[in-house]
Amino acid sequence: MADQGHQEHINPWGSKSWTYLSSLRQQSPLIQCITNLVSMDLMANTLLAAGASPAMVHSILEIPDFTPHTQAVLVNVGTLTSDWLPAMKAAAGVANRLGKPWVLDPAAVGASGFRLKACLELIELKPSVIRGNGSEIISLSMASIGSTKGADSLHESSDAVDAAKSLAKSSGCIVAISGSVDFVTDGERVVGVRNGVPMMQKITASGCAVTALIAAFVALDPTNAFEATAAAFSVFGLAGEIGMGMANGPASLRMHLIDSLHGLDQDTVLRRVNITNFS
Ligand SMILES: Nc1ncnc2c1ncn2[C@@H]1O[C@H](COP(=O)(O)OP(=O)(O)O)[C@@H](O)[C@H]1O
Ligand SMILES: Cc1ncsc1CCOP(=O)(O)O
Ligand SMILES: [Mg+2]
Repeated sequence: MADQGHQEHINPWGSKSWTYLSSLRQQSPLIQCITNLVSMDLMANTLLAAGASPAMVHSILEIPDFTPHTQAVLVNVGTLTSDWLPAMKAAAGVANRLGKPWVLDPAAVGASGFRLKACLELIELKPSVIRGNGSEIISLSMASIGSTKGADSLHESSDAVDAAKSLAKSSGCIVAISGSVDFVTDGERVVGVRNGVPMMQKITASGCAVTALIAAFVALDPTNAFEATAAAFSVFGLAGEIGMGMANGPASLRMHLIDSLHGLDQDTVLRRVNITNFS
């Protein structure tokens, strides 16, 4: 324990991140995911490996019965159609009414006016956290489409920090940008998370999966979404770093990332979580 106290002194974020991960394993919150068709498998496996319980329930007919049983809701617009949007809004509405957190992933928001309008309407329903890549956060902040490469980013995450701060201030949400450095802001504070490996970009839906992990961490600590989000980025990135040591390419990284997330231990988290203030 003395050693742990020493580690806390060196790296308070390591200790926080371990608290989130170990609580997730103990509490196993139920996370409802209304997500794109590409991401369902990786997202569900990420949540299970980390210790949460995923459920891909997206019919509007099931939301009144099911959403009240969940601890958080994840909404991802990656393959949005007009019939899914009312279900997303209904689930966000139930979550709000019952005081549960919900998290928005504006995947490929710059792809069309339909998707942008949908995301802006969803933000009106007050997600706790919005997590996108650099291009997605810039599109949302400027409420503009066109500068897009679909689900991938045209921007470095650092290019989007000012946009993220502005979006956080205007929406009241925590805004999170993924990339080579992940950033988290409440509009005033900004932290940078330097865990992860570049090949994670070559696994489709790795961004979607980390947003679901954010929802799971926020479920444990809804009043502290800023810290929960930074910790989730770090834990996911750390699983990628460890997985990369065994991987030969994106497909085996996908497998080893999930295995590494499942096996992450306290000592590794305390030593390797890399979160710092950013100004
Ligand atoms: N260059 C990089 N170095 C380290 N980690 C990265 C890098 N690019 C992306 N990641 C990580 O990969 C995951 C997905 O991020 P990203 O590719 O930005 O999302 P999206 O798929 O939504 O575009 C995040 O956990 C992020 O931290
Ligand atoms: C390829 C693709 N097309 C629509 S959603 C999607 C998945 C994108 O996932 P991520 O943004 O997490 O890589
Ligand atoms: Mg991606």
